[in-house]
Amino acid sequence: MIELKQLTKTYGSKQKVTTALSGVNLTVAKGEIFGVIGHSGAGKSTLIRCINLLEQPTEGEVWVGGVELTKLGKRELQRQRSKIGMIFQHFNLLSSATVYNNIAFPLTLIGTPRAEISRKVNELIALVGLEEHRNKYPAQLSGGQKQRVGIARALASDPDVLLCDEATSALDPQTTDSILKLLLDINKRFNLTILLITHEMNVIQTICDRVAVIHQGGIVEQGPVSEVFLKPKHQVTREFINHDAFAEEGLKLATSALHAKWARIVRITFLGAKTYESVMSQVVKQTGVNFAILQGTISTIKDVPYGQLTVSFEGDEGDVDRTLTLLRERDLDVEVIG
Ligand SMILES: Nc1ncnc2c1ncn2[C@@H]1O[C@H](COP(=O)(O)OP(=O)(O)OP(=O)(O)O)[C@@H](O)[C@H]1O
Repeated sequence: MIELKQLTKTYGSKQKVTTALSGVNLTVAKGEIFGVIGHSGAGKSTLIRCINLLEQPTEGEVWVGGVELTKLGKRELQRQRSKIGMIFQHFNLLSSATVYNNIAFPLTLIGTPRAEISRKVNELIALVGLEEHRNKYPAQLSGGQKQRVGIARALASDPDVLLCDEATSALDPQTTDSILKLLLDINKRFNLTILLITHEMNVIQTICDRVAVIHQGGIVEQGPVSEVFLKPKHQVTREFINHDAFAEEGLKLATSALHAKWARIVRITFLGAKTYESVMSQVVKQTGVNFAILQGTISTIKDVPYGQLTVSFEGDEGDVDRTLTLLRERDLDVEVIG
C-alpha cells in the first residue's frame, strides 16, 4: 500500500546540508498498522511528511496505492492526497469552528452537497463518540476529544491510508489508550492502512503489526513487533526496550546473590499460548535441576501474549544442559547469557 524506495531528504544550502533521511526503503501492506520509532531528530517527522509530499523528497520514490506520487503534477497529486488522511500531535483544528464544522471542513472544500456532508459528519461524530460535543469549539474540549475530532476529520474523505504524526504524544496514558483503541477499531472496521511515528514504545507494542526503528535518518531494524522487540539487534532498539538501567542493575544484584557455586543464567522467551503453559515446571521435574527467577515480564504485543524470564539453573552441568535442550524442544527461545 505504501512503498518508499531509496528515500532521501536533505535540508539547507550547499554551505550547510542536513541529511534528515538517507536511502530509506519501507513497505507497508494494505490493512497493516506499521510503526516507525526513533529518538528526537532521527527523521520521523520528515519521513511521514514525505509520504504525502508535504515535504518534497530530495531523491527516491514514494508509492501509495500503486501510484508513484513523486512523479505526479500538482492537480493529480491533490487528487491522490485526498486518499491519505493525517492526524497530528497538536491536533491542528480550526479554533473558530465547532466540532461539526471541523469535521465537515475537508468535505466543504471539495464542494460536497450539504445533505451528504451532514450524513457523513453525523456518522463520523458517532464513530468517534463525540455526540454530546458536536457544537463545542476546540478550546472547550480535552486533548483526547480534540484528537477524536482530528481522527474524524481525517476519515471524512474516506482515505485508504491514515498517517499519524505522534498522535498520542500530547496525551496522558489513559487517554492515549483510548485513542489507540479507536485507531485499532477503525483499522479493523475499514481495513485502513495506518502508518504512525512515535517515540513511545508502548504505542508500538499496543497496536502495531510491524515496526521500523529509525536512527540518524536510516532504518536500522524492521520486522514484526514481536521479533524486533523480543530479539532486538541494534543498540537503539535495545535502548527503547531495555529501558531502564534498573533492569540491568537488578540482574547484576540478583546474580551476585546466587548461592550456588555453579549456575547457568538463561533468558527464556515464551510467545503466544505457550506463555501460560507449565512448560518450565514440567521440564525441571523431568531433569531434577533447581531454578531461581532473577527477572521476569509477562505482557502482550498487540493481542499476542509473551513472557520473558531470566532464570538461573543450578544442579549437575549435564542435567542443566538437558534442561535447556528440552525447553528448546518445546519451542521456547532459550539464550544463555551467563
Ligand atoms: N526544515 C528543516 N530545515 C533544516 N533541518 C531540518 C528541517 N526539518 C528537520 N530538520 C533536521 O532533520 C533532522 C530530522 O528531523 P525530524 O524533525 O524529521 O526528526 P524527528 O525524529 O521527527 O524528531 P522529533 O521527534 O524531535 O520531532 C534533524 O536533524 C532536524 O534538525
